[in-house]
Amino acid sequence: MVPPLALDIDGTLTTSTGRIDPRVFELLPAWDAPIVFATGKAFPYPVALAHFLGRDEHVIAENGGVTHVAGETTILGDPDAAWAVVEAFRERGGEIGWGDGDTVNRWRETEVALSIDADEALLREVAAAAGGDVEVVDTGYAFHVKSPAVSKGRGLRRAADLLEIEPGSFVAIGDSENDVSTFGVAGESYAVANADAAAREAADVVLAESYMDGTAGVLADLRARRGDDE
Ligand SMILES: O=C(O)COP(=O)(O)O
Ligand SMILES: [Mg+2]
Repeated sequence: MVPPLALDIDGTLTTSTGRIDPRVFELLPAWDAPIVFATGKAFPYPVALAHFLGRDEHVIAENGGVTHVAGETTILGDPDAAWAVVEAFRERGGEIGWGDGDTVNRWRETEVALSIDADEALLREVAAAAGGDVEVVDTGYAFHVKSPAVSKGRGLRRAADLLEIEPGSFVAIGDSENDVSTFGVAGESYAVANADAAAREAADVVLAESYMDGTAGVLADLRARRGDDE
């Protein structure tokens, strides 16, 4: 038997240009254990991915703010605190940075995401003034203003509970600081070669290959290890 997986999306299942790597559509539909997609993206993105892979919709979205597992949706976090910080940031001249018709935040329920080109120093200054109600997480793809009490790792514990699987039986793969908490819950964790310093530090193994090359290599090793290779 192969193990259950907790998979980050951006930087882990994508190419270096942010597209879903086509190998996702070969390798994941047939994976013979639960897969939880754990992402900083808003709820519809991992749901759509799971749906079009023909997988059960087991997802952790918004860095743990939203989980949807075994048909149960849980919403955590405080969007008002996040939006208060972002409004203060805008009053001081900061820009969210997604342009008109922002689809990044349109369906976001518990946190706010800003473009990686946003003024980071100003954002951190304004967030610090909120006195611990929010934190800023840099995924390499966006800055997320979120509740510190919410994390992908907490979401994975909840997912494991609902799926009646030991959290430690999950294998996690990720690329950035929002995956550190996942790595702490899963029994085995891998950072792809493009991962940031926090993810590299937290992972059991830092892979030599980047993006989906790294992820596909882990999946092949897991299959071989469990004797499911033939
Ligand atoms: O939404 C982001 O900023 C990054 O998404 P990810 O957690 O799937 O890498
Ligand atoms: Mg990522």
